Amino acid sequence: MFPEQKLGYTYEEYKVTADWLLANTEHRPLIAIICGSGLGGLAEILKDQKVFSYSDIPNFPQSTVHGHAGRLVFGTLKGKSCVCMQGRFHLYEGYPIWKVTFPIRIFRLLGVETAIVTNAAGGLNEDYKVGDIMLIKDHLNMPGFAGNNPLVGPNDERFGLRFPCMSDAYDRDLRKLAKTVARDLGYSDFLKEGVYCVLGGPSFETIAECNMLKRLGADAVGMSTVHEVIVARHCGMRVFGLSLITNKAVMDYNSESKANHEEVLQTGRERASQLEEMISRLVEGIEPNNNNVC
Ligand SMILES: O=P(O)(O)O[C@@H]1C[C@H](O)[C@@H](CO)O1
Ligand SMILES: Nc1nc2[nH]cnc2c(=O)[nH]1
Repeated sequence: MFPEQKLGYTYEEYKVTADWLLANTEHRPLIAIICGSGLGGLAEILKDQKVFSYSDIPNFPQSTVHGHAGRLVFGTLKGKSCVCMQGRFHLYEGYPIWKVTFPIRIFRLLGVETAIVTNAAGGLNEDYKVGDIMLIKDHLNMPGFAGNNPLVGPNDERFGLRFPCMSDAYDRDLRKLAKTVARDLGYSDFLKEGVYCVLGGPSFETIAECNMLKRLGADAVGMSTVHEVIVARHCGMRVFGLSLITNKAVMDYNSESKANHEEVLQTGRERASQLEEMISRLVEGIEPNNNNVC
């Protein structure tokens, strides 16, 4: 006999974590920001901070990747209450997918309406340059094709529907707002909009894989975000996603380039201030949704 495999957290387990956070901070965030690799500096722009180490929060997984500090930062940005993950969880760290997405349902129980998800990604589209910011308009969920979807397992109707729609995952109005913000800031030259493809990692892609993904319609490739977006949409949050193109995917057998995590972190450092400015202005323009399920 095989031991029964745990397929996820119970509603009560999510509640324990959410109630602990509500008891330990007065912040009541409506917006959650998830920082991608090397983008943890985004959290520093929050004012009146209350910071928790993931290791101090009941049930919270731990960050194991360089560039993901493992801190949950509550605070205000442009007068709006926010919570920011300085460090996310990835499948390649060995976490089951329901642990990777655990914080999203916690945010929902805290009252969060809008999720801003960021990541570092490799550019597949040949028009993309290192340092470009790509607004995510859609995704390709490769682990999902193989059955690894965060909603696998019993569905809890208190969070959402058994079969949630994903054709409108990335909110059109928020993308429009981001384009206006980027234009006002003079960022149009490095602003793109495209399709993000998630793979399991941790190995970077082969040349053949990059060429395949490009033909399938992906503009950028990474190892995160999509699982979080699926869970956020399932529980009715609006989602805005962006990828920082930290490296160009290697598509050519004559190329000497090699993807590496240090380059990813370095590009994050170089674009940090523009990303901070853009996210601040975006948050400023986000209207409350009055907790309506989208
Ligand atoms: O958390 P994100 O998706 O930003 O991190 C990307 C994918 C890998 O974790 C890492 C590779 O450098 O960056
Ligand atoms: N899978 C993948 N993830 C990344 N994260 C940052 N760059 C890359 C990349 O080239 N490929």
